[in-house]
Amino acid sequence: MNLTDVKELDSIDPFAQHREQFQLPVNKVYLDGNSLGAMTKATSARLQQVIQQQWSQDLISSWNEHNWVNLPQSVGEKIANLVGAQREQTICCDSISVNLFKALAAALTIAQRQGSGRNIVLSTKDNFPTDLYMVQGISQFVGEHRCQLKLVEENELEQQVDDKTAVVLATEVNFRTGKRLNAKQLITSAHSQGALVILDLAHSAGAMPVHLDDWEADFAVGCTYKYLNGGPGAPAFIYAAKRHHKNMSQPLSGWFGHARPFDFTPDYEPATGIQQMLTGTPSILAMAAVDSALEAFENVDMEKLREKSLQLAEVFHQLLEDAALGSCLQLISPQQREQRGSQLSYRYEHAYGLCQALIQRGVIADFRAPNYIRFGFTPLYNSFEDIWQAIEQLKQVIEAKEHLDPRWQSRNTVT
Ligand SMILES: Cc1ncc(COP(=O)(O)O)c(C=O)c1O
Ligand SMILES: Nc1c(O)cccc1C(=O)C[C@H](N)C(=O)O
Repeated sequence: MNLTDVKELDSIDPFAQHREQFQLPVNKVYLDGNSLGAMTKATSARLQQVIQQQWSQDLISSWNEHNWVNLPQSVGEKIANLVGAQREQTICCDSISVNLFKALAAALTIAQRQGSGRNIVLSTKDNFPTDLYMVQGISQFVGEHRCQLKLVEENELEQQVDDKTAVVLATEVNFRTGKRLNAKQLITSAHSQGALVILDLAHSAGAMPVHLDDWEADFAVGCTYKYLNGGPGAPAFIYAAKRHHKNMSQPLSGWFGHARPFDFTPDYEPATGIQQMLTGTPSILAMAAVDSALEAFENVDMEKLREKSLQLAEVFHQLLEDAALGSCLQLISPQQREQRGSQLSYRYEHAYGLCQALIQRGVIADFRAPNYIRFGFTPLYNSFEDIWQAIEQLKQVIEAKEHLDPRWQSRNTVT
């Protein structure tokens, strides 16, 4: 495969025009949208408008006039379209961690009300740590007789569900390896054993089709700062299947989740639907940024977007093999395309140095301990030529041994 072939792929890319909607960093190849998505031009303009007009001039009246008060719902519905959820089940708020607390509490309450005596939250050792930390926090708070974390290997998750399992907590795409689990199969199997399922869609939403309703997921959470491009620390989302709305409750019972928040009554009465998952005042600037970033998904066919994401990864790996680098960088993402998320991860002794040297050359990937380098592909704005450029720089780094520079011998960055 040569540069002409790669350019040919760009010329027939159905999403080539979408790249124009993003304000991408100058002279950089950005392959880190799996950590922080790029900014859309519309977001920059929208934030200016919210700051200069709505906040500066309209101030308090904006809660009604500009519908600030309903942004969690309206943004939630836009996200719902991307994760296969019918209306009134998805809401935008807080962080994944906080939403996990609410989803876990709601699911455990449902299990408890069924009187099944189930107390196990089953998850995987390699899950993103915050997911596990949140279970540990709840467990300490309510006691192990109500909530006990059990960790198993990723490939054993389905088989380990039993009559003590209250909740299966699974992340669809593993943040380290990019391995995608079969969510539908997991949910069907967990349900047949009487367990509920919470899905973490951090690395799925906006990168691939998700079918929460069809899969019969119970609860789901996800962030908007990766493939949805909502910005650093952008609010997350939470999904609760409608069939649970009557039986669920969550203890972060702030006034935004009240049935009538502006009645200011002393007793908490939860709203009837997904709104009860809200807690406090939404951050309007952050909400507005997500709202406008989601415009880039209008009329996007998620199946086609997924196909491009898989193609980007395939071209990347093919070029890496063509450059005879496949033996030094060992692919730890699955070989089979349908088992992958939208990233490729490689194990490499000098992964940190390689990542830093690439960053020096304008290719932005990231490092995950102990020795993985991750390349994230965002099909809305990455081109095939991006992939070509990244591999060209990678070859040059290795040839010139830049990754062995003493500066990178010890890790000195946070992310
Ligand atoms: C799978 C997964 N879950 C959760 C998080 C973090 O969640 P929060 O929004 O609470 O920072 C991340 C990344 O930061 C993640 O990759
Ligand atoms: N959420 C992040 C942050 O606040 C700072 C730096 C990185 C992140 C991330 O999203 C990391 C990411 N979840 C990962 O897959 O490793």
